[in-house]
Amino acid sequence: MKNSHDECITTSKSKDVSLGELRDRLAEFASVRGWDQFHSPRNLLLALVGEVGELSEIFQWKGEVAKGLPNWTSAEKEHLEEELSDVLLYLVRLADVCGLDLGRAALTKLVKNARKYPVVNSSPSATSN
Ligand SMILES: Nc1ccn([C@H]2C[C@H](O)[C@@H](COP(=O)(O)OP(=O)(O)OP(=O)(O)O)O2)c(=O)n1
Repeated sequence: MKNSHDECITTSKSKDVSLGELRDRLAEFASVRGWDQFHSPRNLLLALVGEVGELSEIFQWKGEVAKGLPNWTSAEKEHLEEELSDVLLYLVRLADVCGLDLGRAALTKLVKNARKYPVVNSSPSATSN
């Protein structure tokens, strides 16, 4: 039987999911199970690394994979979605228990990246002097 959260997930398919929503739902998920005690920064980091390993296994031995995964079955794509989600969820939770605003931090880092790697004009006219 679906609970109210399942219903919410079903009905909110078309809207973008925010990091804040994931953070709050993860906090509730842990709280109602009495798992806050286990969600220490170090434990969450180790869980995150474990999930990155599971994600890597999907691509292991496959050779290069075409963008859009044209030859993958729907079951393989679903498996990939699940492992990507586990990585994201542990990352969001880790940032939260560290007291950090991950979305804000990521935007700030994007700005820093843009300063570090400025756009260079690579058109032929710009390089022909
Ligand atoms: N102490 C825990 C255990 C699980 N989870 C959540 C976060 C992940 O999204 C997912 C991970 O669950 P599993 O450890 O069961 O890992 P998998 O879903 O990858 O299962 P399996 O390793 O059997 O493939 O559950 C969590 O928040 N805190």
